[in-house]
Amino acid sequence: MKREADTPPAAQWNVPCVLGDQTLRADVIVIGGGSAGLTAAQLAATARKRVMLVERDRLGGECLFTGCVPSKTLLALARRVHAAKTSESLGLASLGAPCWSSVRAALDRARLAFQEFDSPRAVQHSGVRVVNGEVRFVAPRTLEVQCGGHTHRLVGREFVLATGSEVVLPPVEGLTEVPYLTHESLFELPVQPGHLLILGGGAQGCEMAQAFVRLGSDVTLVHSGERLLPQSDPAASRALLRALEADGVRVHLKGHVERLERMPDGICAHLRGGAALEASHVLLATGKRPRVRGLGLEVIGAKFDEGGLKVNTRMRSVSCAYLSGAGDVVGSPMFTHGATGRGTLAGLGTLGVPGRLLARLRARASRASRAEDIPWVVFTDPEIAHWGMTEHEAVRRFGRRVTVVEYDLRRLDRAITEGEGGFVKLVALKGWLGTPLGLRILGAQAVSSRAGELIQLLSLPARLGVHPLRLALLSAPYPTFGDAVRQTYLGLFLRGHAFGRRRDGRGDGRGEA
Ligand SMILES: Cc1cc2nc3c(=O)[nH]c(=O)nc-3n(C[C@H](O)[C@H](O)[C@H](O)COP(=O)(O)OP(=O)(O)OC[C@H]3O[C@@H](n4cnc5c(N)ncnc54)[C@H](O)[C@@H]3O)c2cc1C
Ligand SMILES: NC(=O)c1ccc[n+]([C@@H]2O[C@H](COP(=O)([O-])OP(=O)(O)OC[C@H]3O[C@@H](n4cnc5c(N)ncnc54)[C@H](O)[C@@H]3O)[C@@H](O)[C@H]2O)c1
Repeated sequence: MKREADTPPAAQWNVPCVLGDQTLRADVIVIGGGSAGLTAAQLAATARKRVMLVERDRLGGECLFTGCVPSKTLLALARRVHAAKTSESLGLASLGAPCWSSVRAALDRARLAFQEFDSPRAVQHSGVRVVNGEVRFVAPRTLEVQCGGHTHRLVGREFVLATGSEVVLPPVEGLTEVPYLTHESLFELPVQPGHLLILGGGAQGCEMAQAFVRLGSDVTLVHSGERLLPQSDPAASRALLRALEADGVRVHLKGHVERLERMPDGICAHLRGGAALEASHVLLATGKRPRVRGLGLEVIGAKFDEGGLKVNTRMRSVSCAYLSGAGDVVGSPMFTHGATGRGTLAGLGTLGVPGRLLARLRARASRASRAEDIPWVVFTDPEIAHWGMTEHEAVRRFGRRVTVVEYDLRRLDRAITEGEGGFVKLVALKGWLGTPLGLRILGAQAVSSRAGELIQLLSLPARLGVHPLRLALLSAPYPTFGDAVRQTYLGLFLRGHAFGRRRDGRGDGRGEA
């Protein structure tokens, strides 16, 4: 029987469109109410400016409705199911599969928890006027919005473009004739897929493969590359492949779906080489591109291309003085923390002529928003976390000056008590003549159930400009996973059984761990 708690109350994520006939004016107009736009608008409103936020759909954007929140909730549920199913050694036996309507209700409940922060009521409370509608530039400093069947004009002094990104459809014959899924429809499915075929082995494809296989679907993952997560360390890709296969995902690397065909109960994918795969559903996880088209950017002279709106390090458009960009619309890397970081920069930019404090804040925020300084995590089990350069990239750039420390988590007391493995890896520039002088961290990778928490610690010395020795000497609570960070940092300076294993960097792209 369905419990009452399974049906969360409906939430209000946008305002009704009642604009009247007049032209609306504001000091700052933010286009798009996702992570980037919300951050920029609320920051701009702290300077008592008239700030307007225009959202065509729901406040909260991709992260809340079709991205991080539902996907991480689904993974958390899948982890619990997996834990139950693999607890036989404790004398526990779990049979059957979870009920999909309860899974869906859990996703809705998770989104609802954000109402306190992202609902129009909460946002308007912070001094931002929320307008519902789809806008485009029609003249300098002028937007047109379609709202309730009418066209209105919005005039502003400054604008922040935060329209996010859109799915790239792969060139597969027959794609438009089959009912394919994207992240926009996946979490709304009325029934659980019997057999989910996923195209793409990036973050989305890998996370969803594990979530669905653990929830009881058959899952096949076809990835065009040689290894999953091509941006990560090769050893991390290998660990993830092992984990997905152990869960039962059928992974095809270097796989190419040439044609999709509609079948009576699903679809059939024809692979290059002649093989055919039948599945009930197909999910496109083949990448996204900045949403820059149809916005009238040409009208205001704002430069853009497939890579996004062209901005400088402060997120100002390089060619339109009153426009800034924030979030996925300015290009890779596309992450929520990147979007809020860039939204912060764009918001700071609207606060007026910078005094010393503001200038310093902007400089810090600008540095933290550099693409190469943004860490990322793939929330599979184990988690795959990354910051900075891989060993291969570092050796290509710095040659023999690169040193690497690897720490096998099977040595870590806490990992032993938890029955877990994985590794932590630091990529660094050697100090002068074997001394700590000049030693610099270039990158870090972690594979562990806690890798997402570890990467922040691993990357801190470099990102805060603190010498690595300081972290190596900082005690960590016992027994914690965080202690692996201290041990790995110690391995930069000491050789010994207890520390990470140090070696010269290798440029063959194999990675060790
Ligand atoms: C399945 C999935 C899982 C993810 N998981 C993670 C994760 O775990 N961690 C992480 O860091 N990142 C994750 N991401 C990426 C993350 O969701 C995005 O990087 C982030 O949400 C981008 O925020 P944004 O504000 O730039 O864009 P969006 O959130 O997309 O916001 C843009 C908004 O602009 C609106 N809009 C567009 N055009 C117009 C217009 N003309 N007029 C008015 N409004 C308009 C849209 O409706 C939308 O609400 C995930 C992505 C996916 C697909
Ligand atoms: N944990 C996270 O932070 C997280 C999770 C999910 C998504 N995201 C973000 O959302 C965005 C979209 O994620 P994504 O995984 O779809 O994109 P992605 O670009 O990260 O990965 C897509 C992968 O699909 C492969 N591919 C492309 N065409 C293919 C085809 N026809 N057949 C098979 N494989 C093909 C590509 O080689 C690529 O590696 C990214 O910006 C990502 O960073 C982040």
